[in-house]
Amino acid sequence: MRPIVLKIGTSSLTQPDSGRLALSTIATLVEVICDLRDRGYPVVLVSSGAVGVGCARLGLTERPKAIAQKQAVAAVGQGRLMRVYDDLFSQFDQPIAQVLLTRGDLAQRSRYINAYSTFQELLRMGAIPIVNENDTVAVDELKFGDNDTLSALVASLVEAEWLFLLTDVDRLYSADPRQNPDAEPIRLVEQMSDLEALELDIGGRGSQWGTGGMATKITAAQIGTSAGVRVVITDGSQPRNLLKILEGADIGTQFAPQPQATSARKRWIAHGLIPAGKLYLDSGAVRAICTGGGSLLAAGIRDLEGEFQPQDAVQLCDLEGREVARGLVNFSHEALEKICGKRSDEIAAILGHDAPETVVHRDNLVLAS
Ligand SMILES: Nc1ncnc2c1ncn2[C@@H]1O[C@H](COP(=O)(O)OP(=O)(O)O)[C@@H](O)[C@H]1O
Ligand SMILES: N[C@@H](CCC(=O)OP(=O)(O)O)C(=O)O
Repeated sequence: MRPIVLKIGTSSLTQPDSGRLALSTIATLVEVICDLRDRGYPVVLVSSGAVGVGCARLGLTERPKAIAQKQAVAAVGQGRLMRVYDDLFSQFDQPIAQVLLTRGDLAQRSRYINAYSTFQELLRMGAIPIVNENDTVAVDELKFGDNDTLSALVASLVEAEWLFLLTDVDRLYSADPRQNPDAEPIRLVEQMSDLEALELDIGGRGSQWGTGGMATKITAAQIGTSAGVRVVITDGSQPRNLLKILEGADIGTQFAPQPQATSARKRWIAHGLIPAGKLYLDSGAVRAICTGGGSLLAAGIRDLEGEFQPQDAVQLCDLEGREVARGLVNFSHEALEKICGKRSDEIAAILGHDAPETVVHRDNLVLAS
């Protein structure tokens, strides 16, 4: 069976007023995870809460803003959080494993494959990996920034069947239901592009302790569904609903997986890598790669930004700056500055040596979903 990934946010793990752990919710979640294991599902839990639990432990009443303080608080909270999980899972003789990741761990192909092998091995051993961002050492450039995105990348990495995003609202609405009582519930999203027509208001940062709010859950749904994962946003205070959803109940907001899931390597190019630059393409080049299935040639590039080397990831944008694709570039930014807008047969003479015919080959290019 393909794995199930569950992500639980700080807002569901802690009590809103005191910031203390919501122990009964966590205990029910643990029971549900053990039930899923009994049904044969490998399970990965992505758990937030290090900063929230650390704050409660240290008597802080607000999430710290200074980076060093947040990192220190996360170091206090992460250990406590794991201890609580281990105590509860031990009641079911269920081994768990702590996996702390930074973006850099997935950005390099060899480290990505290494992370893949470790997850496979943990799941084969019957352990439940409990994943969080390695907040204590993550620096800004190498951060996922929020666990919604991290959970979708993990779901893609382990080729999960389901990703459940457990939060403090029962589903996605047309607007933040806390601000707007007339907000309409959204039950099923067949295709991510359907969301544009709904003109959602997904508010700001989320609850006091949460990071990212609904916006990062939509990003997670985008990453997950493009990897063939069914993504569900649902109420974290009702973990038993997960079992009902698996049996077909209409609970939460479900995002249908894309039928043509992209290959593991292309998923890594699209979401694992950290882009080092941007190439701005004219409309002919956008058409060639988006509808013609072609590679990107120097002739279609109008401008570029950033400093990159061959095989780095770059974003391919139209002239309005909208990202249309991502790919591995065959030239450094210095070489590309000399040849952008030029025909392929002029390139060798301009650079003074043989050069690849394409700037981004179609095998190394992934369209934005
Ligand atoms: N359109 C929307 N539909 C549902 N919730 C929304 C919407 N826009 C903003 N929100 C807010 O997002 C919050 C959940 O995000 P967040 O606090 O980051 O949770 P978590 O800690 O679970 O990641 C909800 O409490 C809700 O107020
Ligand atoms: N890594 C951080 C959580 C980051 C995050 O995305 O939080 P949340 O929005 O509560 O899921 C922590 O453990 O506190």
